[in-house]
Amino acid sequence: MFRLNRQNLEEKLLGKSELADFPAEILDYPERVLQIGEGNFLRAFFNWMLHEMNKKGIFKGRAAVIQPIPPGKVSDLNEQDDLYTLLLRGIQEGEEIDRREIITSISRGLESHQEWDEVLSLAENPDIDIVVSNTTEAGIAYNPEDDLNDNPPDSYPGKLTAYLKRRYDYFSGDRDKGMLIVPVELINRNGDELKRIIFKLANDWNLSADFKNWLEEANTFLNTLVDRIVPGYPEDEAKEIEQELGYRDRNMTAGEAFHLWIIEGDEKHKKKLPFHKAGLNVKWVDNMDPYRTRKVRILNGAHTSTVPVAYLSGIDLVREAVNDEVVAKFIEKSIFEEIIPTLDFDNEELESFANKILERFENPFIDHEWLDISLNSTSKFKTRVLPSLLKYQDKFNELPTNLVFSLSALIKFYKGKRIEKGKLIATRKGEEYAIKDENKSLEFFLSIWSRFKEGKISRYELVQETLSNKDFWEQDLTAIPGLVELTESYLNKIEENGMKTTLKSILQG
Ligand SMILES: NC(=O)c1ccc[n+]([C@@H]2O[C@H](COP(=O)([O-])OP(=O)(O)OC[C@H]3O[C@@H](n4cnc5c(N)ncnc54)[C@H](O)[C@@H]3O)[C@@H](O)[C@H]2O)c1
Ligand SMILES: O=P(O)(O)OC[C@@H](O)[C@@H](O)[C@H](O)[C@H](O)CO
Repeated sequence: MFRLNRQNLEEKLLGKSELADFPAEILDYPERVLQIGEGNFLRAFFNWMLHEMNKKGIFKGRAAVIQPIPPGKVSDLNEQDDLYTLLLRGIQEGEEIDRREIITSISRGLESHQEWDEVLSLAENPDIDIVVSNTTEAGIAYNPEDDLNDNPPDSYPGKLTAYLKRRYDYFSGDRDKGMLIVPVELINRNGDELKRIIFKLANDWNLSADFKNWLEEANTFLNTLVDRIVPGYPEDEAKEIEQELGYRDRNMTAGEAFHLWIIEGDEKHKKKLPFHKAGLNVKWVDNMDPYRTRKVRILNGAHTSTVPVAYLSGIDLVREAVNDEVVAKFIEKSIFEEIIPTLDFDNEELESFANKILERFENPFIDHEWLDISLNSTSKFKTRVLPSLLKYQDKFNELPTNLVFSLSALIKFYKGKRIEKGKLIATRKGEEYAIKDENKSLEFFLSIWSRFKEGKISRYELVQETLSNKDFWEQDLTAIPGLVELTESYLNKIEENGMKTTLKSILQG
């Protein structure tokens, strides 16, 4: 079986297969986008959108993709001339969708640590005037150690500041040579935050007032929100899929058919990125905040609050959880009775939005692993679940039992016994699983559970220490009336009777 690459595509697939039903010229469109991040999500979302536009002769441009940190996927991508197969699967309006296509919108991949000069030289290309990034929530962060002359600066904002400085120098501060900067990282008002850090670095690095004016006047940072579930490489089915495709593809990526991109921008920006002309579900809005709150609290909130509950109930996949009577009830009660009542939105709209999310969770074609979603669960709990818990308590003067149960389950999920290769190792029914989170979170849980096992602290103190950890929650949660007691009582039951049995009894009230 041959490997997917440009030669094989042109000789064996182009125009002969539904996988490559597009004109040859799109393989040579010029570079128009600097893309920071080579991850699964961007390849299943933005690169697919570029490909869709190019097929229709709309955008006529490709993305040069930069891998921000090692290790990464750029070398695998380059081995296939940056071609890969995208599998989009799901049920939409009752119809089964199972689309497979070779995506052609990446021109090349560059590894920023080995090819920094080459990355910077892209700033001299007048055709490249758009930046799109996804560096995870950890990527848009200020690093005071960064320096303009680092090879490369460590952080993503550091890299982009150096890039913009090169562009400013090369075009002598020409106000027409600014960039449209479109981050998709799932942090609140991602564009504003990226811009704030870039200005901070420009100050740290003593860059000129004229450069800062150019940054402000010639460049635009947009705030955006993305939505598509992308589990990535379909590990368990890869062999079978390759047989069906007829070629090998190490970079194939699976995602759901549903997609939505909310961008805070105006007509000028919409014209520059005319997704709508290709029929893509991109909404240009004046204010993205309500859309973000709704998505993060309901979809991501349901994911994050269910991770420890479902996983420790012996369930590995999202769709298995929504098909399990008990866990499904937990998800529904959390969403409809505890999250939605805290949101200031039209109730009917919220319920219809939530029902669609439950349908997406049920997607029979997507293997979305709870363990993958569990990555960085402590910070995700703070941003995605805790606001609903606190708002509920504030509004109704009582605690939301399902969300509190999920907090107890989270503490149980982190009951690890050792840290190995940066992961906390815990056990589920005698089998080990690895918890991935920031080191400080892993160390914290290892320490409290070790002290508990040694009899140095009680379970009550363990919960108290967790809830008062301001590093996790940015506040002392022991101040919430009754929270320590309820969390501890659920944790006791989980430890005594197991997750599923406890969940059943809690749901029965
Ligand atoms: N996969 C999904 O379903 C999905 C859906 C919507 C949003 N997202 C968001 O996209 C992010 C990435 O998901 P993915 O599936 O593409 O993951 P991935 O592991 O395939 O890619 C992660 C990318 O982020 C970069 N990165 C990681 N840490 C970084 C850091 N500290 N600084 C700079 N770059 C860094 C990596 O180099 C890589 O390019 C997630 O964190 C999530 O917030 C994912
Ligand atoms: O990707 P993460 O790790 O930020 O969060 C896990 C999931 O909640 C997330 O990927 C959702 O599936 C996604 O946000 C849907 O758009």
